Amino acid sequence: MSIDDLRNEIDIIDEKIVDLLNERAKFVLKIGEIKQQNRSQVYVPNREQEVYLRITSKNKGPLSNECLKAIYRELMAGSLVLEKAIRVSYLGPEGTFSYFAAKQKFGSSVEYIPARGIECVFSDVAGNRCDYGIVPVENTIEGGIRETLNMFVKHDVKVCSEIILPIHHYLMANCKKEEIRKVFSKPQILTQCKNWLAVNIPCIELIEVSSSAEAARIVAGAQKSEEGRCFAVIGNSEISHKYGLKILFENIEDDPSNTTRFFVLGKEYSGPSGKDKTAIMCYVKNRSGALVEILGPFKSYSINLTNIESLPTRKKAWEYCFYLDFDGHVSDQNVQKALEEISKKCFDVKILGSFPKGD
Ligand SMILES: C=C(O[C@@H]1C=C(C(=O)O)C=C[C@H]1O)C(=O)O
Repeated sequence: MSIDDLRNEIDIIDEKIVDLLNERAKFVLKIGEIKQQNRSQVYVPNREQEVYLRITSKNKGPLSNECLKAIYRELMAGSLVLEKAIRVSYLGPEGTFSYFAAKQKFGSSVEYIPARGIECVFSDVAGNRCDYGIVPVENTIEGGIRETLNMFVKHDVKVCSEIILPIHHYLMANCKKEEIRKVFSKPQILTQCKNWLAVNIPCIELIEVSSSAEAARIVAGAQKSEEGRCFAVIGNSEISHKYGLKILFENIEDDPSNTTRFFVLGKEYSGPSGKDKTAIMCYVKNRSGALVEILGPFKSYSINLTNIESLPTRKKAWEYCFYLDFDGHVSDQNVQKALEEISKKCFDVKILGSFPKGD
């Protein structure tokens, strides 16, 4: 067969795919109508997880599972907006890792609203200005993002999904490495590249700004001046296209396994997917052994604890609560039993969410 013949075959298949996609979309619209009658959430993370598992288990190749998942990610995001216009708040501006985490989950069909800070993302969701919000919750190098965890004490929102994003940093500038005079980025990024900076461009002034996207905006804006031409920025590679900066060095993070977890905030818990996590906040009684008492049930019911952080309650000085997340769903029997026991040892236990485990 010639290339033209083979392309003809592809054209015929593409027509069938388009018809099938729209046939699928008609069923999505019907589901959307039922959800509207029941006033239920349009985004159903556990169902999406089920779809991913189904399509990858049916996959006979040659396309990879990753490729199929990426196609379906965009397809399901496109389906969501057929059911309802979706607004997603994220820690802005455009080009931050939160932005890419948001796009990884919701694709390119929803409306993205950049928020000025983590608290604004929480209040956008709590105040119904947005349907969902994306916030960073934990980084493999720096641990829990306290600003996010603290907000759960203050705002009434639920965690409905999690996103795992590998983090790679790039050094971008429009001058040579030897000419760099200042490096702009957000404090956490500069910390994550500390050793690389010390070895490769020692004694250069490091300037902390609110986000890597803001750093890129400053550096791009300063390009016309003699001094500004020697400014560099550290951030993700997408910034380089948007702000016309050249990538000088790739993957300069000190730890190549650098990964950040993000939460999708919403108004409802997600149903069980079979591979879930649960996040809770425990307000403990201030007495000796209080922490041991809340950890005991995890051992008794064989529940794998995945994170624990202590946070000030902000109600009384030196009074703390604990953020915990663990494997399992609130509807699992062992989780219910453990939570029952933990509740007896605490003033209050707030279930922040049960959601499909990110991969
Ligand atoms: C169609 C649905 O709504 C959304 C779209 C989905 C899809 O396109 O398969 C899956 C889950 C929901 O986020 C549904 O709930 O089944």
